Amino acid sequence: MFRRRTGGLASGTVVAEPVAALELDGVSRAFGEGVRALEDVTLRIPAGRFVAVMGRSGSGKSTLLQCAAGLDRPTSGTVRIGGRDLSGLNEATLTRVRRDRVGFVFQALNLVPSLTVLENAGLPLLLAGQEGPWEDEALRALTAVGLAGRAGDSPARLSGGQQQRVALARALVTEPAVVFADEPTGALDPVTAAEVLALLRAAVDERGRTVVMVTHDPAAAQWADEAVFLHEGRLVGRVERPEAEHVREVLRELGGTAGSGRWNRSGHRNGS
Ligand SMILES: Nc1ncnc2c1ncn2[C@@H]1O[C@H](COP(=O)(O)OP(=O)(O)OP(=O)(O)O)[C@@H](O)[C@H]1O
Repeated sequence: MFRRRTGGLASGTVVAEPVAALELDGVSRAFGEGVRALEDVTLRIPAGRFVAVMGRSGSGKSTLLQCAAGLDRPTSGTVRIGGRDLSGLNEATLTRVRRDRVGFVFQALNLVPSLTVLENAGLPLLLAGQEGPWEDEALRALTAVGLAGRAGDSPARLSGGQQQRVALARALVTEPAVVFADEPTGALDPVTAAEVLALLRAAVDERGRTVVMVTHDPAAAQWADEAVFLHEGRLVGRVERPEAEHVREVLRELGGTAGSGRWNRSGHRNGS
């Protein structure tokens, strides 16, 4: 899908620019009078990209994810998913957009214990009242995460990492444009975390999905194409092909230099 954009070139020239998977334009979110959780965040994520959202505790990461995913409404600014502006949508339409275009993975697994692994993976299809063989699609999603053999089990019989893989299958079963993941590896040991991150990476590389993942963990950020950094609700830096040590350094600097603006938008130090 392409949107026509004018400007920059000779007047009247029209440039076809791919519509971003996710676009935030001047997004702010305040809670009550005093708390400005997000402040004028502008971010454009092309399709087929894996982005890690990082920052110190309280910097606004979860609020960003909630606003970007249409789970919360910004106080001002616009959010577009696949070019669709969420701001004017009523709750019913917003719910449909979320169902059709977005997948979610959270640290808390939110699997339904009374359903089988297969039913959990297929839950978005069941809830959407999909006609036809939802089981086939759920099984395909489970196969992609290596758990087809456990389809008939109760989630309680799976390990934490396996349960997170079911949650990932559930997030991918509708083939969403964007997968939002909030600390998806926060409760996992490093080896199991790497398995889940590899699956997210494969969803991007092999299926063309877009992944936006909040994480505290520099090792997890390494799996992303880009890390973006929040500080006190503002987007203060972006790093391409983030390496864990570099990410640690940026986080250390953000901890000590509140709002110093030393990181420009491409993740390089200002002046360097
Ligand atoms: N529902 C809410 N009501 C009031 N304040 C809120 C609410 N949600 C978030 N905040 C505040 O907004 C700010 C950003 O919170 P947010 O949860 O987005 O940060 P975070 O970077 O995800 O933190 P953490 O890494 O600790 O999860 C914090 O000051 C938080 O207290």
